[in-house]
Amino acid sequence: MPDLAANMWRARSGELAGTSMRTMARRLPAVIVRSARLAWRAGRADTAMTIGCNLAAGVFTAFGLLATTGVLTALFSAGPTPERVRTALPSLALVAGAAALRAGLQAAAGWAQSRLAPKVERVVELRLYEATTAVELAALDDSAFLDDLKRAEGRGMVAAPAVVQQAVDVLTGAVGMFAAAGTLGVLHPVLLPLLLLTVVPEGWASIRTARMRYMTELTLVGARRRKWILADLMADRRHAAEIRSFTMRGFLLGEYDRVAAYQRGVELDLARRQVIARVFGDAMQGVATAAVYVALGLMLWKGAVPLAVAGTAVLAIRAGQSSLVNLVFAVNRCYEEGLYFGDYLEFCAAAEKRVPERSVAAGHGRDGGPSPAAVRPPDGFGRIVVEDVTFTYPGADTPSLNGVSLEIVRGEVVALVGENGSGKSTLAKILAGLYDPDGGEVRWDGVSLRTVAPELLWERIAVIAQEYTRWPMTARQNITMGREAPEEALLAAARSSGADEVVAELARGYDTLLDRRFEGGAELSGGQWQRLAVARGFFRDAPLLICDEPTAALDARAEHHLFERIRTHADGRTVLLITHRLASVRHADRIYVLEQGKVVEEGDHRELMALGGLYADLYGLQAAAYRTG
Ligand SMILES: Nc1ncnc2c1ncn2[C@@H]1O[C@H](COP(=O)(O)OP(=O)(O)OP(=O)(O)O)[C@@H](O)[C@H]1O
Repeated sequence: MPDLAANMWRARSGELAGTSMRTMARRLPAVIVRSARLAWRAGRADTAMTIGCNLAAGVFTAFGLLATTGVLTALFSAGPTPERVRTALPSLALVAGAAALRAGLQAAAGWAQSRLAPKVERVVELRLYEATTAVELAALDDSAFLDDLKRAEGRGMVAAPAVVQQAVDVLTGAVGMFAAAGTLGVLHPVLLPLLLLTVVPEGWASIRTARMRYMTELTLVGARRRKWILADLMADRRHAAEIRSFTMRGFLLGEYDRVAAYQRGVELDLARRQVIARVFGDAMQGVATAAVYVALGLMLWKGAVPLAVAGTAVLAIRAGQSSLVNLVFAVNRCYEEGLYFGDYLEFCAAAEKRVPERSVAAGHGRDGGPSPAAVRPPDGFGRIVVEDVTFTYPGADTPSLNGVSLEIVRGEVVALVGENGSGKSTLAKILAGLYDPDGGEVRWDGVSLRTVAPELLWERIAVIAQEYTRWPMTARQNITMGREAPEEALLAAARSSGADEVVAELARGYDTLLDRRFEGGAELSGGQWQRLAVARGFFRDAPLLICDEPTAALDARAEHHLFERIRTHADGRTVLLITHRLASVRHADRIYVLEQGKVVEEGDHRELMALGGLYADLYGLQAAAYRTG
């Protein structure tokens, strides 16, 4: 089976496979403390109630068991039966009362625990998504960071409520076990080790089968991932047309079946080995239990314990046994989930470190504002200066920008042109405050962008990105992006971009959902989507508008109209335009030509044509293509 090199959980699975009881015991307290802290933050009252009720239920279990001795003593004493029953009644009432109270407390604990679980989920999800939406953009270009994110978001986040649940189960098991053990200790000191004896085989079997499962998970990681990918390919509408036109159905189904068969084989083998371990464990437990009853019988025979005490001991051993088995199981699971939860916690801590100090999201400022150390960017600007900027993407060998300097003056249309991969989009992202340059800086009227809170800068910039998102929301939301503004502003932006024509054809106008996966959702063409993306940029009404290939999908008329709109939009505002349609940059106030991350030419159209360099070459090629037509 080819491995898809997706050993996301290999580190953890390896650790689990090699875990001994001692390691588990050593690390478990830390896991429990972490989960208790999480539960406490999620819901104090529910956490306190879960723990309190469980402890109290344990006390009543012990109390009920001890009261049973009273019942049995009365019943086994000499005298007429009605008399014995009457003597047993007060103890019987105590047993019944303790059982009722215990059941009530356990129900209350269960209720508190069910209320706690969604709260824990909410706290955990919010923390992760607060971090992922605030980290510097470069973090999301870092493959190690992305791997950690996937692990934390997938297995790690699921583990959080599970670890809390298991920690409570550990507590419940421990309380039940102590109640039974305490009772046995009171009844006779030899009974306590006997209880432990019966539980060893069961504990062994449950740890052994759990470990087998981890090992199987390890071997199945690649196959599972392959199956997910195939399932996504076969069930997602984005791929549906191509599956049909390239008649890929048989191939994909065959691949899926092959992986599924492999997985089934591995899982059946696991089930077989688990059953063997379990049967062996159960048999050993049977032997141990028989030994305990023989020992109890001997003690009874020798007069070491009275009959009533032996009867209670049998009940206590049974109760203790089930608590201990639950305890061992919960410890095992708590430890396992704790490891995955550890992944989540480590990721969140690492991600929070990658939230820029000066950003509002870092939460250092008062009243939800930016950190006191951050500078406010100027509301408008007279001049943006890019000075000797160098930038290399995380993990890349060569810089995407290498000593770029340029200037953008308020009210101008400035164009960036250059061949694919020359660094235009990267420069636009640095100008938009999305990446910090590795060297050099960008200044707005002398204020370095390295010192400003990015959120305040983003408020002053509108970006029409090359790869914009087709938000699965309504047409209105696709333009306003969650901002409140008068309807007139929305309509004006839509008119400028030509999005109004798109919306006019939608069944529910601006309130039409733009996602076919939902009922009533509409499907737009590539160019129609692009008009919405452009409207988004206009709607923001910022002093700087950055347009990265805004017309790639537009028809000739829409393109012409848009470039005219961009020129008029510039009135008082500033536009940075990136495009391969060189006819459209003829009217730009200034054009910068990039090649391999460097500015190689600058000037207006006439100057660059006169220079006879790269720009003149590219322009000549495009113009010739039209002329020969
Ligand atoms: N997220 C990224 N991680 C690593 N390298 C990247 C990333 N984005 C771009 N690059 C690299 O940086 C270089 C410049 O890319 P950029 O997108 O800025 O070029 P461009 O001039 O806008 O190209 P195009 O005309 O094709 O849009 C390219 O070599 C590209 O491979």
